[in-house]
Order: sequence, then structure tokens, then C-alpha cells
Amino acid sequence: MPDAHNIIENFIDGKYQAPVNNNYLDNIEPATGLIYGQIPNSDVADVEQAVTAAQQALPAWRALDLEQRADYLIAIAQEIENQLESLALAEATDNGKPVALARMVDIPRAASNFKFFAHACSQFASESHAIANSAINYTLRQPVGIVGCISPWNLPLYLFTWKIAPALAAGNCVIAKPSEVTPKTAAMLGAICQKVGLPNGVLNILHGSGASTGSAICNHPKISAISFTGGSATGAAIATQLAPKFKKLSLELGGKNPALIFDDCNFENTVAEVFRASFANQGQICLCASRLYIQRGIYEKFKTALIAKAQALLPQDPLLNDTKMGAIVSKDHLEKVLGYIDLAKQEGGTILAGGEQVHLSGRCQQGYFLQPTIIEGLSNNASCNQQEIFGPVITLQVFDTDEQALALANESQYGLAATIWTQNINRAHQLAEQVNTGIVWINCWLLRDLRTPFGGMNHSGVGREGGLEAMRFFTEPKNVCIKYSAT
Ligand SMILES: NC(=O)C1=CN([C@@H]2O[C@H](COP(=O)(O)OP(=O)(O)OC[C@H]3O[C@@H](n4cnc5c(N)ncnc54)[C@H](O)[C@@H]3O)[C@@H](O)[C@H]2O)C=CC1
Ligand SMILES: O=C(O)/C=C/C=C(\O)C(=O)O
Repeated sequence: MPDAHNIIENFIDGKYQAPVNNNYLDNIEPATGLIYGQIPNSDVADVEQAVTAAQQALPAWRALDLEQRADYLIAIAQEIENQLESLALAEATDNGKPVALARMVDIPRAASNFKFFAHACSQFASESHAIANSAINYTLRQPVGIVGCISPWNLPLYLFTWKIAPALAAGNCVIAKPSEVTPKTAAMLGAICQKVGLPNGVLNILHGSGASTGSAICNHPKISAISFTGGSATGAAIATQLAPKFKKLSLELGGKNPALIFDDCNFENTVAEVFRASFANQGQICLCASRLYIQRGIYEKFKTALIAKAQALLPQDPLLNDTKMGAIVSKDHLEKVLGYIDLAKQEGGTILAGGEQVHLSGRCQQGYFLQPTIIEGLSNNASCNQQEIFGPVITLQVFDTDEQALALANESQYGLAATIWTQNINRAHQLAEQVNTGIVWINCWLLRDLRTPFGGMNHSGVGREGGLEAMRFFTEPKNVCIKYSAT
């Protein structure tokens, strides 16, 4: 558990412990730009200890009655709810997101992840296939064993638990690594597991960089499956490394998500929701809309409304209760996003709103703040329309016909999430069928039902999370065929 000096330790075999190599990384608060803690930079030796603990815990955990396993997950969810305030504060401090957002979305969703999979494991049925008069097949879905869960910094506890909960529910033991940029709530989860009496070794939480800890987890021969969320380049590197090792791999990667906005949309609602889809969490959600295609009849009016909203959304200290726009997660990331804005100018774009770093006063004077940024005038193949920026930056383009909108949306290497804004339900269905993304929202964004398949195609990932898809990923199907004699 983080101590008074904010030194975080690994959680292995039910206990907090220092990394074997005694190496630590600084943890920086994005709102202040100051170091406020340290985390282990764990390596193969720590992973080895975690795997040993998981191996010892596995037989009892996988043999546990489903109801008892579910009870542990429910107890974790309840404890997350009990600690809502301290977890939300930790998340906002660590990540720079508005504390109100962490309180309303991130932490409640982390609790929901455990509750959802506590129930999902009791609903997860296996198949049977009869061969008339001669045999019956039934499929066992057995835990994979020891699995690795690696998550990013944008929705720290939300995405960490989105992987851990189904992995545990399916009867696996877990070695999990949060992003080194946002380790704090993951570290607090260890104490929650202790408090509810989760058996030692069932969940092990290691901290450190991708190069050291992440790659040691991916490469450990006893870890049979890896569930990863993060950048597409990292996903590609992991897939390359793991291909000859034949591990199960789920990749939830980046997006460059189109919003198709038609003349006949419900204007007020669409402006509000598309704005939220663009800038929620400082635009740092893989599902955020980043390419806005607006039909000609409402283009100017829509643009004017978006600019007014962007100019009114002022970044503030994330720890203030009324903050709606917090800090960018790190200096490196701020520089990356600003680099894209410069590139947009070089490629002929016009900045309609934002585009500049914001310097606050007081405790946040060295923080990483950026205005919501709106760009127009770029071609569809410009860098800002093709590469994931992962920040509060959107581009606007005009279209005339449904066919044009679809062609523009599909001109992308990514395929994560599309939104369609129209009151013509036939058009919406037709476009939803043809757009190349794993998720389509019609007249809404990030309306989540945890039972649905979640993930993308092409450079946005391989496989799906959520609901029974996650239960399938974290189990091995084994078919058993019984021959009988027909009398
Ligand atoms: N869900 C998404 O779509 C996300 C996309 N990104 C994109 O990726 C870019 C880079 O951001 P990063 O924080 O560097 O994301 P990343 O993809 O490097 O990090 C995600 C997680 O993977 C781990 N990791 C990194 N290298 C690894 C390796 N070789 N083996 C195993 N684990 C490894 C990291 O420590 C972290 O826990 C961002 O600028 C953004 O464009 C970042 C975070 C989430
Ligand atoms: O499951 C959700 O609701 C959201 C998931 C978001 C990501 O995977 C992401 O931003 O990386």
C-alpha cells in the first residue's frame, strides 16, 4: 500500500513487498508536474515470485465453488464502493482527470466490473453437440491457469479491473500490471483484496515499466494468456514477441474514431454528446470521437456551436469538485499532442479553438494543461486524421452524401468505434452495417452494457472483451466425446 511518502510496493502472495532489484521509478502528478511518489520497477525476479505464488494458489482457486468465487468478487466490489472517495482522489491525483469524473465514472465502473463478472461466471454455460444415436460431445471450459493483465493509464482502475475481474471469475490466478504512469489505485486494490480475505497469490499486482515488468510478464513461460490494453505499436510488439510462444493474446488497442453527423440529427443533443465524446477525460479514451464528419447543411452551425463549447471548457485543477477538464497525463504525452497540433498547421489545418498549452497559477503552475482543440481544413489522409493523437484534439470535415461519409470514415487503419447521428433509422442501420469498426453507437456515445462484445478490428486490436467474450478468452475449451451404442 502507498505509505506516507507515497512509496508504492508490489502486492505478491497477499503481501506488500519491495522489488527484488530495489529499483524505483518516480511517480509524477500531472496537475503539478512534481514528483509525488515512487513505484517499483519490477523485473523477472519479481515476476518469478508472483508466478510461484499464483501456482500455489491456483489448484484451490480453480476448484472453488462458483458461488464462493463470486462472493469474493462481490466483496471486492463492495469495498471499492466503500472507498469511493479515497480511490477517486487517488485517481484524479495520479492521472490528472477531474475528481468528479473519477467519482462518477471510473471508480463506480471498477466496482461494476467485479459485480458483473461475479454474476457472469454463474451464467457461463458450455455447449453440447449430439451425434444422433451414437455419441454426445460436451465442452468443458477450464481456466487457462496463470494469466497476465496489462493496462494503460487513461482509465486506470476501470481498465485494470475490466481484465482482472473476468480472469478471476473464470478461475485463473492473475499477475497484473497497471501503467507505470498511474499506479496508485491499482496499488490500493491489493489492500482491498487483503481486507476481503482473497486467498493469497490469487491476484498479484506488479509495478514497473513496459520494457522491464511488462515484457517479463509477457515472456514468462508459466503465464499462458495475456490481456493487453494500450497503444497499437505496443500491441504489435507484444504480438510479435508472443507469436512463437503460442500464448492466448487479447489486444485492445488504439482508435481514430469517426463521428458521422447528419443534417437531420437532433441538433442540441448531438452537439452536447459529440462534444462529450470528443473531450471527455481530456480526449484520452480509446473510444473518443476524433474525426468529425458533418453534413453540409448544418456544418457551419455545428462548427460554431462546438467552438463556443470548447472556448468555455477551461482546464482547472483536477482536484476541484467543479473541474470538467483536467490535466494531460504526462509531459511526454502533452508534447506528443502539441506535436500533432504543429503538424496539423504544417499540413494546412486551421486551428478554430484551443491549440495551446494552458498555464494555471498556484499549485498547478507547472501542470500539463491543454485547451480543447478543434481543427479544420485538413485532408482525410493528413496525419491528424490518420494517426491516434489520444488527446483533446478533433478535426472537422464536411460531406454531402451517405456514401461520402462512409468512405471517409472507412479510410483508416483503425477500426474501433464509430458514432452515427441521425433521426433516419434506416440510414443509421445501413451505415452501422457497413462501417468498419467493432463498436457503433447511434445517437449516443459510451453507453455501456457490460454484456456486449467490446473491441476493435484492424489496428484497433484482436479479440473482444466484455460479457461472455471475456469468459471465453480466459478459459480453454476442451471437448469431450462419449460414444454410446444405440439399442
Ligand atoms: N487504450 C488505448 O487506446 C490507449 C492508447 N494509448 C496510445 O499509446 C500511446 C503510448 O502510450 P503509452 O502509455 O506509452 O502506452 P503503452 O501501450 O506503451 O502502455 C500500455 C501498457 O503497456 C505496458 N507496456 C509497454 N510496453 C510493453 C511491452 N513491451 N510489453 C509489455 N507491456 C508493455 C505499459 O507499461 C502499460 O502498462 C499513447 O500516446 C496513445 O496514443 C495509450 C494508452 C491507452
Ligand atoms: O470498457 C469501456 O467502457 C471502455 C474502455 C476504454 C478503453 O479500453 C480505452 O480507453 O482504452
